[in-house]
Formats: sequence, C-alpha cells, structure tokens
Amino acid sequence: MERKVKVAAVSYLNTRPLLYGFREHPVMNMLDLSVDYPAKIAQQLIDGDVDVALVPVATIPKLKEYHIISDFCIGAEGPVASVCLFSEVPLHEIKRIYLDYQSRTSVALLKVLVREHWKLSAELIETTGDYQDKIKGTDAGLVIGDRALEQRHVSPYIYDLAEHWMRFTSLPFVFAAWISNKPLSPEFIQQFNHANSIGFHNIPAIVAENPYPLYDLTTYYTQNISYPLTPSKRQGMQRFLSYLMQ
Ligand SMILES: C=C(O[C@@H]1C=C(C(=O)O)C=C[C@H]1O)C(=O)O
Repeated sequence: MERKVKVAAVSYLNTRPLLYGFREHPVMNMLDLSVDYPAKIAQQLIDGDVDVALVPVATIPKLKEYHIISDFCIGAEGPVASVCLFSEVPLHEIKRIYLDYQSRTSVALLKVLVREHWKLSAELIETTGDYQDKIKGTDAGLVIGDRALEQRHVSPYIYDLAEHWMRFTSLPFVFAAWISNKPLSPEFIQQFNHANSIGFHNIPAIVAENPYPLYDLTTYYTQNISYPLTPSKRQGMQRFLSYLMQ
C-alpha cells in the first residue's frame, strides 16, 4: 500500500468547517491528519515533515516547490474578526507593536500596512510566548485566531487587518491555503477537495458542536472568514506576495 499523505491543519476554530467533512470520509484512508498553530505548520511543510498543510501564504516564498491543491482557503472579503491590531490608544499614538509568534501571514501583512498604508513608525517586537497582557498604554499587539476573538472583549481599539487590506488594495485577502510541497495524485486531490466542501452545507451543525460564548460563530463562518479560493482571492494573494518579494 502507498504511504499515507501527511496533512497538517490550523488548530483554530476557523478551520472547523474545512475539517468537518473529513470524519468518516474515504480520504481518511489516504492521509494522516495533525493540527497545530500556523507558524508551526509552516515550519513542518518547509522541513518536509508533512506533505500538505493549511499554511500561511507568507510561507510560499520559502518553499522550494509548492502546489496549491485545493479550492478552499482561510480568506476574507471584508473584516475577518480574528486578525487584528489591538490597542488602548488610536493607531497614530501607538509606539510599539507586539507581533504574534503563532502567525506568519498576519505578521507580514501588518508590516505591509504599517509601512505602506498607515505609515506608522512604531517599533515592532517579536514574541515567543504569551504577550497579550503587555497590550497596554501605547503598546499595541497583533493577535490572531481564537485568542483574537478573546482579545476583542479586552481592547478598546481594534484594527481589523483584512478590512484595512481591502481599503488599501480593494482586493480580498488569503491568510492560509492548502499547499503541498510535492505533486499529489489527482484522485487524492479530488477526494481532499470533496472532504473540504462538506462543512459548508453543515454550518449549523458545526456551530452547535462548538459552543463558543465569545463570538457568534455563524457570523464568523459565513460573514468573516471566506473559504472559497476565488480568482479575486488569488489576485489578492499575488498582490500580497509581490509586497513580500520587495
Ligand atoms: C484568519 C486567520 O488566519 C490565520 C492566520 C495565519 C497567519 O497569520 O499566519 C495563518 C493561518 C490562518 O488560520 C486567523 O487565524 O484568525
């Protein structure tokens, strides 16, 4: 029997609709699935520890070989809600910004917005562990994923990065896409895509099995995160990658 395809996905709530259909799907006989936070997954795909991953798109320039294997992604066509710059003061009073160690794409996006759109001179600070309690006074923080949905209840100023990218470029944004570091069989890709698509017809069931008091997950899954990897999202992704190559 052929070796199983190693697949890594993001462990946040936003990935639940993509993974919902994998349970009991025949494609599970062809793969081993693991989950982790985005920066970890990026490293696993770069190192070849996995074959396919829902990787931050900012990882693409670091891959020797890459194939976008699916019609689904973690994207947004307006406010995404879970990737934000959080602050106690307005944007232009921010002196320092803590960056999220779990992120690759959003950190790169924040840098593009700081430099090209907001034109801020704030100092950017890398983090390696919890830092949200440092978001105080003129120290702001970029937070992604479920922790961002929590931080929405803490910080008075919330700058949504997908919304600001759209204001800047008039294009949607792609945070993560299913990417392989080697060619995979058309049969696998077809089954994989099918498994990804099942959740979209079952959003009420997914919301019901993930009780989450901090944010309305129906809104999150249907109005914030936009999953289809459309031509305009690909265009947004190319524009973003062109900033990373500069
Ligand atoms: C929208 C999100 O997108 C995530 C952001 C990523 C990043 O910044 O590298 C990577 C994967 C996505 O799951 C989120 O997690 O809130």
